[in-house]
Amino acid sequence: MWRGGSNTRTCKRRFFSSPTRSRHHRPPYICRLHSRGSQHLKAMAEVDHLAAERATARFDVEEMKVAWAGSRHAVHVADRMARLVASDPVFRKDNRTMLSRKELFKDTLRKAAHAWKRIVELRLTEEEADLLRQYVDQPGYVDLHWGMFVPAIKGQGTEEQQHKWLPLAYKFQIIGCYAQTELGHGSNVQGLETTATFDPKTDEFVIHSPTLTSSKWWPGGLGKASTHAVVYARLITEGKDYGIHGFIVQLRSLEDHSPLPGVTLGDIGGKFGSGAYNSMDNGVLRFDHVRIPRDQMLMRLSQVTREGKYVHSNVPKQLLYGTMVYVRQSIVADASKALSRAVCIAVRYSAVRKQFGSQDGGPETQVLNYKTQQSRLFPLLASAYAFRFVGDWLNWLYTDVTQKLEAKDFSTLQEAHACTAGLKAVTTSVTADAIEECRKLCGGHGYLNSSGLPELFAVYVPACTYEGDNVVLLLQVARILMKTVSQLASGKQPVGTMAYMGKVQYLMQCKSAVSSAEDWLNPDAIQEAFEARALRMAVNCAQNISQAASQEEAAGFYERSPDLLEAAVAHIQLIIVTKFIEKVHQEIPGHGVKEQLQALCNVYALYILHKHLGDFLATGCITPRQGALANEQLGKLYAQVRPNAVALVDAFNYTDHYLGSVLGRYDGDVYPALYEEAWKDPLNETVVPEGYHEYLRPLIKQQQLKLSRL
Ligand SMILES: CCCCCCCC/C=C\CCCCCCCCCCC/C=C/C(=O)SCCNC(=O)CCNC(=O)[C@H](O)C(C)(C)COP(=O)(O)OP(=O)(O)OC[C@H]1O[C@@H](n2cnc3c(N)ncnc32)[C@H](O)[C@@H]1OP(=O)(O)O
Ligand SMILES: Cc1cc2nc3c(=O)[nH]c(=O)nc-3n(C[C@H](O)[C@H](O)[C@H](O)COP(=O)(O)OP(=O)(O)OC[C@H]3O[C@@H](n4cnc5c(N)ncnc54)[C@H](O)[C@@H]3O)c2cc1C
Repeated sequence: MWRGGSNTRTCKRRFFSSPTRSRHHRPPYICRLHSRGSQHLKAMAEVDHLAAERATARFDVEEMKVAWAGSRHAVHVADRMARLVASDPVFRKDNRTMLSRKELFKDTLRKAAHAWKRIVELRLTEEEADLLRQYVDQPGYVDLHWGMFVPAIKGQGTEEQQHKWLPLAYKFQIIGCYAQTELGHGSNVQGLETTATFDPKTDEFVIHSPTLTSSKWWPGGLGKASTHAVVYARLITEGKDYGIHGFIVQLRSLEDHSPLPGVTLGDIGGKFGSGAYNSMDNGVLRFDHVRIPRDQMLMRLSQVTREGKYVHSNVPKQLLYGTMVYVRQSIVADASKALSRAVCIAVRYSAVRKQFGSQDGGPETQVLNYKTQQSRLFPLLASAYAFRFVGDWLNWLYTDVTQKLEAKDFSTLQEAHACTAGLKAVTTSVTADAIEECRKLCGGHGYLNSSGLPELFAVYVPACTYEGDNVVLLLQVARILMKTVSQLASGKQPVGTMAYMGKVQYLMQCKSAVSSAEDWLNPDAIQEAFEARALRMAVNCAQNISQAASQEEAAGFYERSPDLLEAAVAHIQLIIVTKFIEKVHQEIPGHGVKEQLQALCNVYALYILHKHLGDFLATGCITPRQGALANEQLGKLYAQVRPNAVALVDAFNYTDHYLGSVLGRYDGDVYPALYEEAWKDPLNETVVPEGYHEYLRPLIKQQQLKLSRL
């Protein structure tokens, strides 16, 4: 029922069926020096400026690539798709931040069309096609078409509706988007105002936007590209409002793309940053009594009969939110990608960049050797791995829940909602902050577009808002935590990721046995501290809510919501730590790979402990001395990570094209690249700038004249 999206890691479905493949190799970097700017520099042969760093790695990088990607097959496919994109001039993206909005949008249409052509020509599987889409790395209507429109029809459409609409969507005979959010309401889905009123006389729904605030606002792909949308509207039949339901609505002519009668459409305007999410046509949509056949209501969960009777199948109404749950789980996997890209750039550049510390004319110190740089950067490196593994687990959970729902088993729905909502919120918030931190870690050059970091930040930050504002989602997790705590007294045993709460008697009074820094390397010590902290924070909130005398529970929840947010974060961090520990307990092949992952797992956990020490101390499960020991151990772990840092980011296996950063280049040859890149700026097209004769010359001349009169 939630068959929203497919698990692309395992799906082998081919769009077309012959396995013709071409091999593409990383093109050797040839330093193309700009004729005007770099006459004094000579073209240089390929040099690996990071070779010394790579030589210090104490593990097998090729095997770490497998651990990161999930399987040898995944490394191979990703590698092939990344190179395919990198070697195709249509997928060039180094000029993106210099394009006007119109040029950028047209470039996005061109890339999407070319990607589709290549997918058809090369008969790529769904897995390969999705990777290709990712490596093209430009938000566009295809993301919403495949990521939300198709999943909404799969999850909420009947067999008959799927049979009718999916083949059209699969072949791009129609292009769809997901039109839920309105000008007046996004977070509060139940507050949407668009109406779908059944007219039994004509067997049609009349879709209407009764107010300005009911205008659909934000849907990606809606502004200019989509021909159809899944529109969420209040279903009204026999004079009664049955709340929000999904409807397939055609918006534009399939002949000339003009809006259909009664439909007003457009783009909502420029967004944060240059390039970035401006490639997407987020749109506005208003309906003036637009009629659609009754069978375009998505009727898997509930139906309206020919006579206008509303019939709800015996399933939870939250299944209507299934598409959002699907996308939230995919956003967690995307967080590890965005974070690892930023970290890869910052680690490589920090190994190349040198400042201070030269003695007797010797080389200066690599900034990566500064302990402060390590303490800012290595937790982010560890977080990238942590998010990758928790993302894999979440993908498994989603698949498992989907199978259960198919069998009408709804017992894990709440768990899926809590995990997808909470992990989406925590991983995107951390990643957005981390990209900005990586920019600062790269000093001044990090602020240049050519570093890739400003655009990565601008394109990534809306992830904290779309698919559910992070605060709104964490409050959903908090509500489930409070419900679980309240059920403990009745002896109901919590399950899944809440199971630890069943150990309430022990966790409420346990004291950590850690007595040396090394003791913090024991996963049981970490697990216990994280469980005790999460449980005690949740129980404290529950007690405070119930003690808010005379108040209703909802009012108590509202009063305590800042604390509830922190309790929800603690619970989600526990899940991330637990899944990392479980990963490291598995058999992991390859020389030194397991040891590196163990170190990163400890860095992640002890960094969180150090950063949120107040929480751990306040709940009394650890002492200030134990907190200090954790910090001491963290310092030792950073020293352990240091010689492996560059190899650990190499294991992400990103091409220079995908990274899109002169600072993060594989060969570390950043200075000629920075120099060369500067000369490509349109401002450098002329030696004397446009405007000189209008504004600069008269100003200078005027001043000269004044001076000569003195
Ligand atoms: C070139 C060719 C390429 C070819 C490629 C081919 C292959 C491609 C394959 C795949 C491609 C994949 C691409 C993916 C790309 C994705 C890109 C994404 C871009 C993102 C764009 C953004 C889109 C959007 O933002 S869409 C709009 C999102 N909006 C929201 O998220 C709104 C948030 N609000 C809500 O969700 C709800 O309003 C709410 C949950 C906050 C409150 O809901 P309400 O009904 O009011 O419920 P409430 O009273 O709070 O709770 C009642 C009970 O319901 C439970 N509950 C709530 N939600 C859920 C749920 N989702 N599931 C289960 N249960 C839920 C809640 O716990 C309550 O339970 P209780 O027991 O009654 O207490
Ligand atoms: C780039 C981008 C792409 C998008 N794509 C789509 C799309 O394809 N389709 C689609 O339908 N929508 C899309 N959206 C819309 C998106 O889903 C909403 O913006 C999002 O759900 C947040 O809702 P909102 O804008 O109403 O925020 P609001 O809810 O108005 O949030 C404003 C502030 O209020 C706070 N707040 C709100 N409610 C509460 C509460 N109960 N308790 C405490 N604090 C609260 C929030 O934390 C936030 O700080 C997109 C948005 C963006 C930015």
